[in-house]
Parts: sequence; structure tokens; C-alpha cells
Amino acid sequence: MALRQAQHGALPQAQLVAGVDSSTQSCKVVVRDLETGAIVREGRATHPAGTSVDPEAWWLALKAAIQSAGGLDDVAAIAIGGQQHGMVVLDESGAVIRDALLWNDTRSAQAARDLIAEFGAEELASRTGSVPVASFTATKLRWLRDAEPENAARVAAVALPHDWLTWRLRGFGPDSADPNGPVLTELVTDRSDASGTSYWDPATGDYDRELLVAALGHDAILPRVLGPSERAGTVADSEILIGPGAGDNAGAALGLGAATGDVVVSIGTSGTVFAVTEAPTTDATGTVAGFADATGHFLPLVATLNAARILDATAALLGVSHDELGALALEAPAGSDGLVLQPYFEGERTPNLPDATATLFGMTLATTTRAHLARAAIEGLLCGLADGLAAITSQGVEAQRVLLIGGAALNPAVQRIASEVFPIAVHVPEPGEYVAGGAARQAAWVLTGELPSWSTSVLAELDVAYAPVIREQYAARR
Ligand SMILES: Nc1ncnc2c1ncn2[C@@H]1O[C@H](COP(=O)(O)OP(=O)(O)O)[C@@H](O)[C@H]1O
Ligand SMILES: O=C(CO)[C@@H](O)[C@H](O)COP(=O)(O)O
Repeated sequence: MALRQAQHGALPQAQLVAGVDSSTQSCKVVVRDLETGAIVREGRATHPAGTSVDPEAWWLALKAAIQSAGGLDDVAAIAIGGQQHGMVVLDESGAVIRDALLWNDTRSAQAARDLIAEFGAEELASRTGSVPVASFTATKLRWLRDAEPENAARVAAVALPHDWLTWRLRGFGPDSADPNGPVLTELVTDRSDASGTSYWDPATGDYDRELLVAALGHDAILPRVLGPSERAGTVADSEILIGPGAGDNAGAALGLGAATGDVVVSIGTSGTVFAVTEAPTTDATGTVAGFADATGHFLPLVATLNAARILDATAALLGVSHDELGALALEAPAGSDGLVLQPYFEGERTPNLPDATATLFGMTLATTTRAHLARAAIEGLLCGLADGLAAITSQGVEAQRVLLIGGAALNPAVQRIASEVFPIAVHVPEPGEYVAGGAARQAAWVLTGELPSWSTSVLAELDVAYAPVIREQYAARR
């Protein structure tokens, strides 16, 4: 494997660790100093667009991102964070049967409704922490059973994106030189990503095989769930340790060092609102997913399908850059004089409206301006996340401040309008890849046996400028 130039027996100085974020749109790699956590090198590579992707594209992007980050020669440990829920189905040879359906693919919405009808929302929330929606792996397996029965029959193992990449990085796969063949039983995962499948119980730490069989139609090999700092193995042909990895949001919480009172709001391809809690949650309404985190605790989370790409689309429509979009938005008043964008461009996960489309309300000659549209787009994005924050706190979660991260959080106008939409303080950490950074922190934990207390600095602390009119107008359009 060309990830590591030949070393004449020299072992890497155990000074550096690496973390990966294999997310929806791209793969990011960060190399951090073991002692201080400082970023030493970074790399990235893009992923194909779409909600159904050949996992091989993630593997090629991971190798490219590692190379662009300077390789792994001097790295002592690595861990992979990744987009949650993706359905990677493998046959007995270890080959990928079909493209992976991603978290943002909504074709399994009916399958989700069928599973809920068969088991009941309360029962599913009690057994798995969550009520499944189209994003969750189990619904995708049920779709596969119903829509592609021949492919479903060939499924020998089911993995998540980060599980499969960890397995490949260890040298396993259909072309594995291992005399035992692809060794599907070497697949591993972690608590946080397992908790997004809808066939694993965060409270007990066990798979719920009845739910897997109900979804797929038969049993299959599932990745072994490792503890938060358990070694998954080593990078092929090296002594570089690999950690269990994590779902991306749990990775971000680890990267931020999110503590009680912190609620993370991430504005990437997905919009997510989540916190670290000591106790699991089981929201039978389906709004809050009762996930596990990457430290042995829990991660109640609300996710939206529409997030940063609302602003991408609006900027493209207006023919402006992200910064110009932000400047335009700040020319309009809070509430955009009544112009409200309900941004369900790709359907929506929360609220669970997989077939919805976006709608612009309140258009008048006075509000149909570039500035009003720019502000309505940012306000619509943030109102969906503010509804998520309200749902999280309704589960008894303490919320003292919002930590605003993700690509769109880099925009000053998003930061400013967030302080108007959220009723609590908004802090913006230094820009960074917090998912990959959290994976690197996990790698350090695996290497040394201790979770390092690397510091995270805050770029901006926005004064609370809460403008109730924004959310009142948005709520009135439900
Ligand atoms: N300054 C900005 N303003 C608004 N959106 C931005 C800005 N910079 C990046 N983005 C958007 O953020 C998204 C990427 O964010 P990221 O958190 O890396 O996504 P993911 O991890 O889901 O792949 C893209 O849609 C990109 O266009
Ligand atoms: O579905 C969820 C969480 O439940 C998403 O958060 C995915 O994990 C994708 O994340 P990004 O690509 O937006 O980082």
C-alpha cells in the first residue's frame, strides 16, 4: 500500500497522530502533534455528488487526502470519522454489492414507515434510542429487501462508511492477500456509529438482531463494536495503530471537547444539533435521535437534510460568493420584512417530510430583493436548527451556549444571524476540521491510553441579539 514510503526499519517517532473525516462532500485528513494537539499538516479530497455512492470513491479519496496531508510515515496512530448511516453491503467475498445509500437518500422513507408500523415508534425508540427515518441504515436495508431482493440475498455483511474504510486501511477487502480471504469478521465499528443503524441499543451496547433480520430479511455479519479507545488494528504493512473511529458528529464533539451545557450546531452538508449527556435518550416522537457519543456517553441529536447547501443554492441563484451573500443578508432587517424561506430543497428529515420541497413565503414588491432573499435563506437554515435546539432541551439537556461549526459557520453573516435566532450565547470555535480533529484525539487516546486534553480556542463570542420575530414568522408558516 503506497500510503507509507519505505522506512528502513525506522519506527515513526510517536509524536504525531492523524484523524480523518470522510463526510458527504469530501474527505479531510489532519495530522496533529501528540503533545499539544496542534495541527501539523492537513489534506483533503472531494467525494462524488449524489446520495448513492460507490464506496471505492471514498477509498480513493482517503488515499488522496492522506497523500496530500504528507502521508503517514511519521504518524503513530490514526482514526477515521465518517458520515453516519451509509449502507455498505458486502458479499461473502468482501466485494461491495451495490452503491452505498447515504444518510441523505430518501428512497427508504416508506421502508421507515413500514418498520414503524410493524414495531411501533415507542418500541423502536426504546430498543434503539431512535425512531427510524429514511436516513437510518435499517430503513435502507428494508428498501434493499423490497426493491432489490437479489442484492439483499447476497448480503453477507453490512458496514457503515467509517467501518468499511477502517477495514480497507487495515488491508482487508476482496483483493486481500490474507489467506483467510476477505475476513468479514474483521469489520469493526464504534458505539456512536452503531447507534445510527436502528439495530443497535445504546443503553445495552448490543445489536438487536431481530430488528436487523426484520429489515434485511436475514441475518448478516455486523462489525464488532469497539470501546472508545480500543485498538482496531494497524494500517496495512505498518505499525501505525488504528482506533475504532466514530460517526462524524460524535467525532466533532470529541474534537471540540464538548462539555455539559454545550450544544454543538454544525452547518455542513447536514445540519445537526447535538450535546453530550451522561444518560441515553429515547424520544418516541422521532425528533431527537438517541445516539451514543465517542467517549462512552450519549449524544442526543437532531439532524436536518438541508443546511449549507441552502446557502450554496441561494448564492448560485444570486450569482454571488458566500461572502457576498452574507453581506447582502446583513443589508436586510431581522425577519427580512416577512420574507420566509422554508428550505426543504431535498425533502426534510426533521421535520420528517421526505417528499417536501422548498417554499418562499411573504413575497411582496418590497421584500423581493436580493438582500431579503439572502437573509431569508440564512434565517430559514438557522430556524430549522433552532427548532432542533428546542427539541434537544425538551429532552432535559442543559444548554448554556451554542458551539457553531461546519463549513457555513465560517460565514460572518451566519454567525451574526445565529445570535439573533438562538436564544443563548453563540460561540464560534477557531475554524477547523473538528470531526477529523476529534478522530485524531481518539487516535492519541488509543496510542497512549489517555484522552489528551488539547485546548480549543474560540474565534468569536457573539452577544445574544435574540430577535423573536425571526422564529415567530418561521413557525407561522409550518
Ligand atoms: N463561507 C461560507 N459560507 C457559507 N457556506 C460555506 C462557506 N464555506 C463553505 N461553505 C459550505 O460548507 C459546506 C461544506 O461544509 P463541511 O462542514 O465541510 O461539509 P461536510 O462535512 O458535510 O462535507 C459546503 O456546502 C460549502 O459550500
Ligand atoms: O445523518 C447525519 C447524522 O444523523 C449526518 O450528520 C451525516 O452524518 C452526514 O454528515 P455531514 O456530511 O454533513 O458531516
